[in-house]
Amino acid sequence: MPPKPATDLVLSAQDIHKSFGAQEVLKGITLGARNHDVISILGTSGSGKSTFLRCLNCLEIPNSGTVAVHGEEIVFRNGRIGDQRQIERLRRHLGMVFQQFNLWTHRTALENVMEGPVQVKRMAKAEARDLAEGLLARVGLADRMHHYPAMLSGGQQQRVAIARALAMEPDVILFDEPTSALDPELVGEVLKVMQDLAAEGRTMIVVTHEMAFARDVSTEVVFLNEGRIAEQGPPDRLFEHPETEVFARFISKTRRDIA
Ligand SMILES: Nc1ncnc2c1ncn2[C@@H]1O[C@H](COP(=O)(O)OP(=O)(O)OP(=O)(O)O)[C@@H](O)[C@H]1O
Repeated sequence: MPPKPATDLVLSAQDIHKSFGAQEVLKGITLGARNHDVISILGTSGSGKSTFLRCLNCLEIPNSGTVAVHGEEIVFRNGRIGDQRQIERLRRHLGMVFQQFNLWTHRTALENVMEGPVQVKRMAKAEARDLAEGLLARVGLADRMHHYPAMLSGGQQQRVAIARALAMEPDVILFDEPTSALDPELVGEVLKVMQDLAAEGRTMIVVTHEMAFARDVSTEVVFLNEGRIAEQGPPDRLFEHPETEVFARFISKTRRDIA
């Protein structure tokens, strides 16, 4: 795939390295997202997918490399950043949806979605309520707004989490295995919401094991192997013509998912 012009990128990572103790988990990852890109990150267990995603919003601080959002660069050296305020600015542009939903358990669905706009953006409560009601309706939860997370299924909780991310109007939404914690029968409802977001032109980076989503919804697939990008490109090409043995094996193992 030809490199994307730097000026087109909303979010980019350059040569990201990350170690935990003596274990080097990311060995130089470079990736850029343009507006409307839907990038699926695939890889075997332990290949560094979640770590990379968490580096993008500084939930993990890379040992070295650069992350840039809308042209503002954060340079990491020896696992540090020069200016901590850059992290806050970076996160204003990014939404995150976690595997385990991470909702506030003592707040209703509506309150979970209102929290960010009110606390971070200082939005008036009435306005935040309107926004949250609209977003919850959009993810199919108009009748569950006043439920607490414990009263919702996993799929419903994850849809609340997606509405909560959307409420901050992020430029890019990062999804970290959003369906991995769900019972199989609940996966579809979350994937459907993500598919709708992609169709709306949202920019998304998705760590996933859902091969059908990667193949049918993504604009780009990245395959990580042992902390490096082993393959990258449009899904049709990658799935039809894998270039590396390791990706070919990975696809054949998971082929039943996309049959
Ligand atoms: N906070 C941490 N401290 C120590 N090691 C970690 C930490 N986070 C991740 N690792 C290690 O880094 C490696 C990569 O983990 P990561 O979660 O990024 O992999 P992954 O590709 O997302 O895997 P999976 O598909 O199983 O979730 C693993 O060996 C993991 O044990």
